[in-house]
Amino acid sequence: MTFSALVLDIEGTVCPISFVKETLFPYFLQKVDSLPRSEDTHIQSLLQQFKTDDVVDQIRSLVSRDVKDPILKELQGLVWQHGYASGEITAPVYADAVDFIEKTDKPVYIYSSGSVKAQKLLFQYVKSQQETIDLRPRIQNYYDINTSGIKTDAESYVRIAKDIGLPAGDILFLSDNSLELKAAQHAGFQVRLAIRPGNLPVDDQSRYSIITDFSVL
Ligand SMILES: CSCCC(=O)C(=O)COP(=O)(O)O
Ligand SMILES: [Mg+2]
Repeated sequence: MTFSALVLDIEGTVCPISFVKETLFPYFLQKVDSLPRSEDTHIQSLLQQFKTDDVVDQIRSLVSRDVKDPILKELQGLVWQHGYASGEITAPVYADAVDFIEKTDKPVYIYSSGSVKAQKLLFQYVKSQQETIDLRPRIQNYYDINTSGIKTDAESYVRIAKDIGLPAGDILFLSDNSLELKAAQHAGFQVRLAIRPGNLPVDDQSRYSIITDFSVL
């Protein structure tokens, strides 16, 4: 398999699902009650976009159902910023993914439902044995559901290939979600299914070439 660029999913592909569900989401939920009192104008303008009086309840409900809502995702990035900056949160990117991102000569792009801000934070504060590692200089660009559309829509991948400036067939997309792979494949991308510890079983996994470790790339 030859490719000229990679697009990587985050949750379940470069870091464990448990990091998102057991660290990031609970951190956000701890702060939700205080958001209506925030003096941050960006937070206030996002809260207004929910168009409800029960904004805290609505946000809690979206988080509990893991709804990939673009306003929620923007808000989460703003809240997680404080957790990363204070050292409460560091991102457990898989060692093989860190190694690959640090060493590859192919351009690496990220496409996640998490906001671009949240993505940049995650790659800025990668857990390591000593301090944290900042992988941002190794990442060419970031795409999210606001910039590019939802991840299960083939059109989103067409937009991303256009932005990257390569034919879709020259780009390899890695994800743990077969619906995302199906959409990317439909747009002409090469795809591989990431199977990582803690990921849920994938029904149609036999349709895809599997990757369990980035060292094979
Ligand atoms: C950018 S880290 C936050 C992860 C997140 O909120 C999320 O919804 C993960 O979705 P993904 O598309 O990376 O599986
Ligand atoms: Mg994923």
